[in-house]
Amino acid sequence: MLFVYSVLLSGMALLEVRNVFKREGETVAVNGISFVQEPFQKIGIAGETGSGKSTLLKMVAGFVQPDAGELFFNGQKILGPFDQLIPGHPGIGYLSQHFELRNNYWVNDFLDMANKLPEEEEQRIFAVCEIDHLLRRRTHQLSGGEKQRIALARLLITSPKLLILDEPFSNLDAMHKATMKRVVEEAGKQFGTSFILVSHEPADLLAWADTVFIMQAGKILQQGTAAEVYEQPVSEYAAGLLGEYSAVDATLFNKSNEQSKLLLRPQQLQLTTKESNAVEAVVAAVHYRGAYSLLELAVKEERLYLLQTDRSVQKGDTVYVRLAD
Ligand SMILES: Nc1ncnc2c1ncn2[C@@H]1O[C@H](COP(=O)(O)OP(=O)(O)OP(=O)(O)O)[C@@H](O)[C@H]1O
Repeated sequence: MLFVYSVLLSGMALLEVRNVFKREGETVAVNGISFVQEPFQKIGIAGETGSGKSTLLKMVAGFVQPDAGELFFNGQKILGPFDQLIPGHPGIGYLSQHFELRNNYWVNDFLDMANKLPEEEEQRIFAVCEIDHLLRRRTHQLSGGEKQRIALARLLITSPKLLILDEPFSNLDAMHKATMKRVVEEAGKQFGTSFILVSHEPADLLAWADTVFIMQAGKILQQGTAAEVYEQPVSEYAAGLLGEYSAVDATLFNKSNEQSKLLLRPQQLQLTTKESNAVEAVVAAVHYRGAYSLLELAVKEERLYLLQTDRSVQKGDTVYVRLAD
């Protein structure tokens, strides 16, 4: 804990990435990325497949050698696999989307091999990861979600200050996903861990991250708080990664905008009565989403999406829509 305070007092970033590049085959996988992560900051990364997320994270974890640029962890240079015999950094845990547990081990033994902590601390990690009941199983006798929590526990017992989770929730059903999210949340609170997390699921990032990065073609296209990036996307690509949106001609709502297109989230539109500023639309589809429905409205060639909890609106209805207050 003393160490954490001294880092805070010195104002030193936890992680500093300075203009890193990496070519993979014919592709420039990472094309000049810089950012700083402060202690305890939670960074969430979204980006289309092939945008360079995993390559960036592997460089941060010390598993991929950058072609150019430098990375620093607590002010010290992160060594790549060409610089040292055993790749990786002791302060950084990396849970790959393709992690594998060694087959046929007792879970207990598998975890003990990595453990450097007193018994009590180890038990606390098992409790946080909700794996107490799995310790006397073998590693091949586990579901995908259970394996993931054991892989996470194995990382946590090495006491990393930064945990990198590359799509930790993919391939998990809703229940296992909720458990894994709880575990990540608790690990952050109890062990003061900082995180970088990649997800293709907007809700996983928006509810959790302090800062969201949108990656495109090896670069960070946009970064900001979840609300900034969600509500003010810089392009249709950025908008599409974080959820539904309407891209409509600015003139439709009499907006004199420099951009010809307005990018609007479903919450930024609302139904109204026939009034001077309202736009007439026809309900093209009602997409049932459980707690609410997503209305798809047609206005000439444009499509508008908005949320409704009221079930009375039907496909084919004529409605009036305006920008929400
Ligand atoms: N070992 C490799 N050899 C050749 N090309 C690679 C290699 N690793 C990555 N690439 C290429 O580099 C680019 C970035 O890949 P990367 O895995 O970093 O993307 P990503 O954003 O993590 O994608 P995904 O969401 O699918 O995991 C892609 O075009 C990929 O095909």
